Formats: sequence, structure tokens, C-alpha cells
Amino acid sequence: MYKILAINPGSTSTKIAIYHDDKEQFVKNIHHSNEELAKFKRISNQFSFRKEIILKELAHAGVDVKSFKAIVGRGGLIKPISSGVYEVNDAMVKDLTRVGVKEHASNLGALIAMDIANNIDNAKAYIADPVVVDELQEIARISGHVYFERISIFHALNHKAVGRAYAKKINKKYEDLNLIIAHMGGGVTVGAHKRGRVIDVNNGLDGDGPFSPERSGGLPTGSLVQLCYSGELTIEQMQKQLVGEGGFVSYLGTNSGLEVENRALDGDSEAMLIFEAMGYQTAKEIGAMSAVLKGDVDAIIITGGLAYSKHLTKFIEEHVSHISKVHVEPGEDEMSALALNGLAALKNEVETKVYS
Ligand SMILES: Nc1ncnc2c1ncn2[C@@H]1O[C@H](COP(=O)(O)OP(=O)(O)OP(=O)(O)O)[C@@H](O)[C@H]1O
Ligand SMILES: CCCC(=O)O
Repeated sequence: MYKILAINPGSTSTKIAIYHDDKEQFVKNIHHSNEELAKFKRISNQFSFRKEIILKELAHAGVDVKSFKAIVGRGGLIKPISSGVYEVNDAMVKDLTRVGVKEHASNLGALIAMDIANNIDNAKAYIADPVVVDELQEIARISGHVYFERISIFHALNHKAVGRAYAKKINKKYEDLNLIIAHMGGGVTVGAHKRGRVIDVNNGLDGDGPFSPERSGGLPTGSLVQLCYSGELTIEQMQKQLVGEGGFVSYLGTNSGLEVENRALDGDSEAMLIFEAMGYQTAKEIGAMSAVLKGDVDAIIITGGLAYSKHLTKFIEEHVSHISKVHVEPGEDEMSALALNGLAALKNEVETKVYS
């Protein structure tokens, strides 16, 4: 029997799960408030904070860390790569720790997985379907100016896992369907899945698309340039406005969708406006992806932590149900996707790809 630890550092949470072969034994979701995260100037500085939280949870649950055969982390902002399982190697660590690497919580997944695995005899550290999985069609890369290219940064792990699970549920293959999947978590990404490939998706980190609990999404570019050159903010402060202090944090001072929803439903009209505006922008992005798929859409799937909100999913559904049927899959399938990818790699049931 293989014991596997899955680690998922998200923008507003750290999730861990333990699997014995394909059976979930333990799962924990630790939310991090924006005040807690604001103590760290850079996400990379959260390495010890997040690792200690994980080890403390394992100790609290009476788990012997040395018993793991694989630690599978959610992968970060390495070079664009194809979908699959990768063993953490020196090239990956070098790219995740180099000066100037883009900041994302999932950068810590591979690093913490390797750190824990290094202290266990014969344990492997893997990542699976990191946020840089790139299947964009060429036309989707064109931004509108030769200096800028649209790139693929999205919740690839959950998009793929939820797409496959939906296909299985309707007795079809993921590769035979056209799906629009909207993941609504700390970031929001909406992808056009054409027969198993994500041919277009918004760069939900600092590129474009809807705003989210902690990100600005696409902004009016002229005003953005004005603010950048106003001298009011340093480049780091400016970047924080886009990722970390954008979206709900900027308008309402919290990254908690749950809190915003509660405030909105309790009669706070500003909270309701902002909550629904995020749904409105997500619905517009779904409409754009429908055009990418030329209207040939088997289903629209809404997933991620915010999909627990019935008010939000109903609001989006009202705007997009003319396109196709809407399936809501609250939360994510990321933990089982990580663990099962690790299990398949240990059993040599999938090719373990080499990052270079
Ligand atoms: N029942 C709920 N109703 C409304 N919002 C919720 C609910 N449960 C969780 N959320 C919100 O979902 C968001 C977190 O979603 P999720 O856990 O998918 O994100 P994450 O993993 O931190 O970030 P990301 O997925 O972008 O890496 C938070 O804003 C949280 O408050
Ligand atoms: C866009 C990459 C994943 C995230 O939003 O956290």
C-alpha cells in the first residue's frame, strides 16, 4: 500500500490530503486571511510558514511523515509545459527560486514537497498539471500589441480533473467534449476546453479576465498606465494592487467570498454590487469562450470555492444558460487529482515527465 501526501498551497488557503493508495484518509483546508498573508512581503517568504502549518497538522493528526512514499505538490510558475506528472528536479527548483520568478502560492508546492521528501528514505516528490500547462491555440496568444503575448496561467489541475469527472459522469470521454470551465477561487479562470485541450483561457494571475477575491483581472489600460507613472506606488506596490490587494480586498477589505456573500445577503448593497459584478465579469468571459468554441458547447461547469455560493452560481447561470447547460461542481477535485497522479507515477501507470 502506498501512502501519499498531497499539498496544495492556494492563494487564500493551504490544503493537505493523505491517501492510502486511492482512498482518502485525511483532508484539511486551512484558510489564510489577507491580514495573515500581508505580513509577508513576497509569497516565496511564506515557505516556512506554510510548511510548518502542514507539519503541525500532520503531527496533530498523529501521522508519521516518514511513512509517505510520495509527496505531490501543486506546481507553480515554471516554464510553459504539457499536461502531466513531473518529478521535482534541480531544473524545476532552479526556475522556482530564481530572482524575478513570478509570484504564486503554488510555487511553494514543489519546494515544500521536495523538502519533506528529502527527509524520507526513498520518497519521491512530484507535481501534476501545474498552473502553466499550455495548450493555447496560436490565435489566442495574440494580445493586440507586438510587445505583449497572451499566456496560459490557470487552475489547470482542477480544470482537467473536473472536466474528466464530468465526462465520466455522463459516460463520455473528456477528449470527446467541448466544455467551458470557470474556476472561481482566490483567482478566477475561464477556459475553452476543445476535445481535451484548453485552447483559450484568461491568464488569471496578472493577465486578464474577471476580477476575483484578491485580483484585479483586466483593468482599463490607459488609467493603469497613468497610475504606474504617477509616482504614487512602487512597482511592488503596483503589482500587489493586481494580485493580493485587488478584487474584493480592494473594494471590501477581505479576500473571503463567504464573508462577502454573507454581508451581501444581510443587506449590504455595496457588497452585493461587488459580489454580483464578479459574477457578471465571469459570465462575460464564459460568453467569450463560447465564441472561441463557435457555440458548440456541451456544458458549462462552474467550480472552485466560490461555486458553493448558490446566489453567485444562479446569477451566472441566468446570464449564460442560453449557451449550454450549466453544471455546478463546488470546491475542487485538486487534492484527489494530485494524490492519484502521484499514485499512478509510483505504480508506473503514467509516464513521469522530465522538466528541463
Ligand atoms: N460557502 C461559500 N460561499 C461563498 N464563498 C465561499 C464558500 N466557501 C469558500 N468560499 C470562498 O472561495 C474562495 C476560495 O476558493 P478556493 O479554495 O477555490 O481558492 P484557493 O485555493 O485559495 O485559491 P486558488 O484556487 O485561486 O488557488 C474564498 O474567497 C472563500 O471565502
Ligand atoms: C491563475 C492561477 C491559479 C490561481 O488563480 O491561483
